[in-house]
Amino acid sequence: LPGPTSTSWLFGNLRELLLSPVYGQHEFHWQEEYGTVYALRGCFNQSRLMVSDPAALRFIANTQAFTWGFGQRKASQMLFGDGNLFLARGERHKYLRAVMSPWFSQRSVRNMLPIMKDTARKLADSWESEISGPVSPCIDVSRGVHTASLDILGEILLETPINGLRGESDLSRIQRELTDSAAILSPSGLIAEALMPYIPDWLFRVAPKLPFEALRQFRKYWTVTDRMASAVAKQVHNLGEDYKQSFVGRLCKFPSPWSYFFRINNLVTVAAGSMSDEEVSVHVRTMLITGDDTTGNSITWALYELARLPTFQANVRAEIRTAVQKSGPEEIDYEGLPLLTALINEILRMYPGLPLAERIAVEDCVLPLTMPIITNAGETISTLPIQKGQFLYIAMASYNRNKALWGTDADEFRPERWLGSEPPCDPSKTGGALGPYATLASFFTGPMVCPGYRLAIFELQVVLVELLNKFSFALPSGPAEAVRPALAITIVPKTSEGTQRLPLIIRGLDG
Ligand code: HEM
Repeated sequence: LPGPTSTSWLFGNLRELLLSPVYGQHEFHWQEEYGTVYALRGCFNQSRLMVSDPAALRFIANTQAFTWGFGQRKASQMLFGDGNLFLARGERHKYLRAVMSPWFSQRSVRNMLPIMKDTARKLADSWESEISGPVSPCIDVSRGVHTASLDILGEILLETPINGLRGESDLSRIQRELTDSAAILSPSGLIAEALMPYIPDWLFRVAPKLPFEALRQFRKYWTVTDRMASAVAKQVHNLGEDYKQSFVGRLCKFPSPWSYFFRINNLVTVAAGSMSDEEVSVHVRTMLITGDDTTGNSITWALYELARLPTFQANVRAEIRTAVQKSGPEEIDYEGLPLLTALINEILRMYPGLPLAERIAVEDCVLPLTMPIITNAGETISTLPIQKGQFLYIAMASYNRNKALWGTDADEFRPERWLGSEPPCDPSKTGGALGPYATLASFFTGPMVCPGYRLAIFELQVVLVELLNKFSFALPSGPAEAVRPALAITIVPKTSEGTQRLPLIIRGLDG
């Protein structure tokens, strides 16, 4: 297959792919030059593929022929624990999803409105007091947005106020420290990731419990989340039928997935015991970490783009204010705000919460292709044989910028593309819709599709309505405060000195 020349035996193309100052500065050009499946080199000259072809992505999502890459698997083991959703496969995965999915339904997500609104108002209050002093109204919005996002997620999962915005939360502080350090990508990290397959799984399983200073953050995080999750688990037995509305309640009252797994496979018949406190903590940690940074960064980038496009910002605010006048601030129809929806869709397209995911083929298979590729030998192929052990990247950010699908202006942030009567990416070009929302790859697709996508979109809607109604946002003029999108598992704003921040000038509005 064609692909970029490797610049080093040690790092292959990974420094350009993963460590470039501006995320995608090589990747998006490579897609244009080499197509939607091309070859890359990893560390030690390992063969890797980049895949953004719609039919290939659907195939990867819907077969058992692929599993998570070693790096992602072992990181999820350390962060969340044994038996987490990302490590589950087959029937066990299906069972866990079935237990959790009603909690992620449209109806259940709507019930989260009071917590989302209340937290967004607390964030607005904290910004109001920050900008009311004599000092500059330029503040790092990314920090406050992330704290608010974790306050929301923590409270809806654990039914306990987290109070990170008041600076009173161990969870908030420790999760920030942990995710910030886990997200640092460096040349030595690339080599460590390449060596992962040779480190036994059991070591990752026991690592958080080992008395090493470097693992202190993991231990602290596990201690805090274990304590919080088991406190909630003890109360759910008093909930009666209301346990179905509670995330922890659902986990506690349904039989453990292990017992289900054995029963359906007729291997052993075991009594259907409910999940242990330890299992509940694993699932709580999974949701807290996967849901926080992804959604928090989407809100942060929305504020950045609004600040960059002042006329669009004024139009979205006018749309919100008209809706508030019509129905009152407590009864807003969030689906009836086309400009806000266009903004959110364009954010999810240009700044997907997980731009790249890793997979390894666990058996030989053949990838179907929507867009044929020309091999180095000049042959046009519309299927691609894959060998067991092949490493590949699911290139979601590349898919969202494919000019053949989204138009020649796909690299431009242009919310207006969502306002026409036709969708900007015609599903007939991709062989059917990819993903659960707006033909975007951002939440992936198939059985491992993001379960939190409705929650994330609703949180974006509620928080942005509250903030836009209260403040205007502008970019500061100094070059030190200009930001660029950088990869840190998700896509984060970084300033010229490399810190993760989004400084914006915020001004309070009347009424
Ligand atoms: C804008 C926000 C979000 C984006 C862009 C996003 C994106 C994704 C993507 C691309 C995947 C697939 C990963 C893979 O298979 O390699 C995924 C999976 C997942 N997401 Fe999200 N996510 C978001 C918000 C959330 C929220 C709010 C939650 C939970 C509260 C959540 C929980 C999960 C979980 C548990 C999985 C694993 C699903 C499984 O393996 O069955 N996500 N997400």
